[in-house]
Amino acid sequence: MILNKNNVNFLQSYDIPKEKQEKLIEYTKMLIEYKSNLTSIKDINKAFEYHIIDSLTPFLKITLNGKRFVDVGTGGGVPGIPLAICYPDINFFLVESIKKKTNALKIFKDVLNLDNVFIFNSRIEEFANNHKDEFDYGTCRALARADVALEYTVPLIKKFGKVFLYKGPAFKEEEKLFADKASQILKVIQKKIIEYSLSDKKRFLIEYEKYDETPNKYPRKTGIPLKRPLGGKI
Ligand SMILES: C[S@@+](CC[C@H](N)C(=O)[O-])C[C@H]1O[C@@H](n2cnc3c(N)ncnc32)[C@H](O)[C@@H]1O
Repeated sequence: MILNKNNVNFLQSYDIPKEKQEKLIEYTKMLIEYKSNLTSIKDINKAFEYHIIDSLTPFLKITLNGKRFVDVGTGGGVPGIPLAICYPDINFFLVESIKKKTNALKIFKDVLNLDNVFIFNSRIEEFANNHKDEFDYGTCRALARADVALEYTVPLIKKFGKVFLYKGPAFKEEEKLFADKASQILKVIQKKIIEYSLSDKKRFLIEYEKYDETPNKYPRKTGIPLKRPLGGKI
């Protein structure tokens, strides 16, 4: 086993079956070794902790009954691929604007034999024009400030569906300043904050529920959510 004790403890304490463990490790290796840079972390144990454990830990505390899950700005497939490995009955839709990253994702999907992964090379704002209200769940990790992340994700989600944002400790401040305003406009309500820890940092998964239809004008045209964020400029 190439993983250190902490990482092995994680796999064992959550009772992740052997075949899934092997896929998670294989994916981490491919992610750090891919010919073009998909992650700045090149150490397998650090990458496993930062990408795999961070993706999975909060979800091991949540029950998912829906069937369609979208990961926006997935990059090299985080958190979409680790989640797809652990939840084979849910279909994961991975959206990423950079072609060389979606090319890598296609290879990872084939090598790991993930029939429940679907890859889209597109800007989120454009993808949303054709896929409004289609998903039970949406997520976003390391992509943008919470108000921008919500504008990208909420229009894709069905009424009563959920959006999960991965955030660090700065979220409390971000929430007061920007996210509260965006959630009112986009008609989502914060339901839960799951707090967890990696070895050197505190992490949070913020769960929102969509309580009403998203107003038609969202998401706005490509680039506008970032240029004129709903929560206002800094
Ligand atoms: C910092 S990376 C994070 C990747 C991954 N979610 C993770 O946690 O490692 C953000 C990714 O979002 C993509 N991205 C940014 N804006 C986007 C947009 N409007 N539409 C689609 N992808 C976008 C970038 O190309 C990049 O790969």
